[in-house]
Amino acid sequence: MNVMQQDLSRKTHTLHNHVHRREVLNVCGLSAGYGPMRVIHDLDLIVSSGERIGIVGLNGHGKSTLFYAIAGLTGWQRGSIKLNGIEVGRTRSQGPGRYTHQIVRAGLALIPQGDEIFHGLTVEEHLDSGAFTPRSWRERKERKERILQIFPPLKKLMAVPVGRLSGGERRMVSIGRGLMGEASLFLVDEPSLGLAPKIGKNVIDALMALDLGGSAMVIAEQNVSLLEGRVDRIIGMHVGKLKGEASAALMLHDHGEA
Ligand SMILES: Nc1ncnc2c1ncn2[C@@H]1O[C@H](COP(=O)(O)OP(=O)(O)OP(=O)(O)O)[C@@H](O)[C@H]1O
Repeated sequence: MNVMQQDLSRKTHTLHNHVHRREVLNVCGLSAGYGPMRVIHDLDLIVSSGERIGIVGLNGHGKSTLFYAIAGLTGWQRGSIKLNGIEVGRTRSQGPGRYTHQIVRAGLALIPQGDEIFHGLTVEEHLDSGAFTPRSWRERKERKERILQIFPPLKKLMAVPVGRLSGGERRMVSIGRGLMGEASLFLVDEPSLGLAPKIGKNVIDALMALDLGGSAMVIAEQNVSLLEGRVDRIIGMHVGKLKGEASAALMLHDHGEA
């Protein structure tokens, strides 16, 4: 193959991939907040299948609120949010959480900040609780094996109540549970937060190693250096707006903090 043929073949390959990429999330003109406060301002975001995207921004600039808005959990919202082509946004006035079950059925898995876990349940019970659709329940054994492949430290802890685990192990359980279902969009909120740097990095490494298949993942992080060069795109978030690729200033700031 000569250079021109190679180039053409590469282009065709890229085009081929492009054609088969499905739009998992399409957010258009989204504003959202709580009571009189508007946190998200007229925001647009498209995420395609197979993509891993980082959203970086400092504390309080609206990363979690964006995730909550997609999950239908903010006080109010306006604008369009399409999940796998299904409109799950629009104006909502009947209270946060009212449509969240439908959004989850449309393919969303929200892995919230901190560890949403039940201290008395074992690791295995937590993972099983993530397999809440009939299909994922049938396949729960294989699904658990997949989680244990990305989080090997959990293997010997399956029968241990999570209240006895370390912070890093709990984070693995919390993320693992989110990955047990059949979601096509995973929103992972600050997976490294509160963990020792090495443990935080291990958790991020596991998320990077995960085979997404046709699904997509958006990871919110304050520490841009954990995601740099490892995700398909990094988008900066500043006072409720997305700023294209993360700005150099933001990166420098985060590097300085790390
Ligand atoms: N449930 C809520 N009710 C009222 N205000 C809220 C609520 N949750 C967040 N806020 C406010 O919305 C703004 C954005 O917070 P948000 O948590 O979305 O930011 P963030 O970028 O995710 O930062 P963090 O890393 O702290 O989560 C903040 O001013 C915060 O005080």
